[in-house]
Amino acid sequence: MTLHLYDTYSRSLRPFETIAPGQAGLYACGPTVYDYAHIGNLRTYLFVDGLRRALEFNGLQVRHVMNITDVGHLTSDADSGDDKIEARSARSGKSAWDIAAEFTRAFEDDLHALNILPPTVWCRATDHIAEQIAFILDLEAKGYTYRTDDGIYFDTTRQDSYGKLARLNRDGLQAGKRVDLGEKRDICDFALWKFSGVPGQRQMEWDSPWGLGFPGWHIECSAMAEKHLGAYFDIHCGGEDHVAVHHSNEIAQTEARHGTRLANFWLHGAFLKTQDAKMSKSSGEFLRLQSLVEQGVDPLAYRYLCLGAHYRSSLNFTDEALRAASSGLARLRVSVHGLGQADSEAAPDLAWLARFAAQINDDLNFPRALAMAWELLKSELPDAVKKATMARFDAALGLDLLAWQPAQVAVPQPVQAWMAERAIARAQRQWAEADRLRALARAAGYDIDDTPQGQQARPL
Ligand SMILES: Nc1ncnc2c1ncn2[C@@H]1O[C@H](COP(=O)(O)OP(=O)(O)OP(=O)(O)O)[C@@H](O)[C@H]1O
Ligand SMILES: [Zn+2]
Repeated sequence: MTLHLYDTYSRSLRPFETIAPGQAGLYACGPTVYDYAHIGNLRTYLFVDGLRRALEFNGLQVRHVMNITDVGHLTSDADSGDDKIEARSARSGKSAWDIAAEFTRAFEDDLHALNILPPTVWCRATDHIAEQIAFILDLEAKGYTYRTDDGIYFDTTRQDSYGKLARLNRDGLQAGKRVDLGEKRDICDFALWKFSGVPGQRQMEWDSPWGLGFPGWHIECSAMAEKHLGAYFDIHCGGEDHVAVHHSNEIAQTEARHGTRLANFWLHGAFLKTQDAKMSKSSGEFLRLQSLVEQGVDPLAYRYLCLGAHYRSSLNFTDEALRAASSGLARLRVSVHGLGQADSEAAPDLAWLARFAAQINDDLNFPRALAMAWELLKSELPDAVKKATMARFDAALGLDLLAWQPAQVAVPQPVQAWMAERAIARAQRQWAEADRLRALARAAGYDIDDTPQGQQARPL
């Protein structure tokens, strides 16, 4: 089965064909680095990584571009409010540049911990100001812009196709309009360039043909995608919240400049929720990957959890689901390890590979692909063939299964600390305290055995 992907633009499952033979250009909207990523954001990047791995599994060479939004993302999608990074700077006393650098680094660490392949190109919005200005100048020359007191805006009424991605009902929007538009002519119009306002008030600002200011969030992606992938490329993706505004505006800009469609395929990942509500950075209530690690959870257990839900279905995060994923991953690692040394002579089983490919090629059905890894283990194939086949599966699953060694089972630091405290509690015959510490370790997915050699941690 050839790769089929669900394209949001056409609302249909389409066979994937590359624009250039053998190569796929992939653009994923990156994070706004004013805070740590939460595990919801990371679910989206795990989905993008699964997509990239599926393309590579199909023998394609992928040019994966990801941006870092380090300027211009305002607290309101209606182009009002503060720049999120400048606002964080004002709250924390650190410079806007330091804030962006600090959270970019933390984001890269998260991707690494989740075994997400680094993009071919990382690009920062602040490194592409000239490209964004050139883009806006071109839009201006083509008659798509107007000026207000606070910036240069894109005139969406010039485009009949505006909002097609989101199936936007313009008439309905106008009728229901209650917001104060200010000088904006239409509710859908959006800022391309914002003026700085009071001089010296902002840290990130640049000279431009329109005066001192900074770019809007949407122009960043159109300009960087064009620079690194060309005006029309294979796949553009992000979280589902980008459909209505951000991606609709990216399409509007590129179509206005080039008359092309920006991307052949549009893919969107569904939200991670907690108690049925979207996990959200701006609400301030969110869970970081690092917080899970501090509770003794292996980051790849979160990857395993995400693999169990299709990217277009929302996923409700619970402690119970995470515990089940931790235990599933631990059992899978032990089983794969039990197959013995990888044998360079053994070839993967082609029939199993074809069955596995059929799952990921069915719009990235990773839940079924993961189930197939378990089925492979139970099959009648010789162990060496299972191992060689599993290595190929894992190139797509990204669980780093073959690298795992029991001797190196890094018992997570908090579990080690509980074990150390428990050794003291036992020596002092404080059995209740020893049991309490063991319960903590169990909740983190590890049991503690008391052996003649001392305590040993074992994944549950
Ligand atoms: N709860 C979630 N589940 C899955 N993906 C999400 C979730 N929240 C945001 N995303 C996605 O994470 C990516 C990075 O988003 P970004 O850093 O811009 O977050 P944000 O919009 O500032 O955060 P938030 O929406 O949490 O306030 C985007 O692709 C976005 O669609
Ligand atoms: Zn974007």
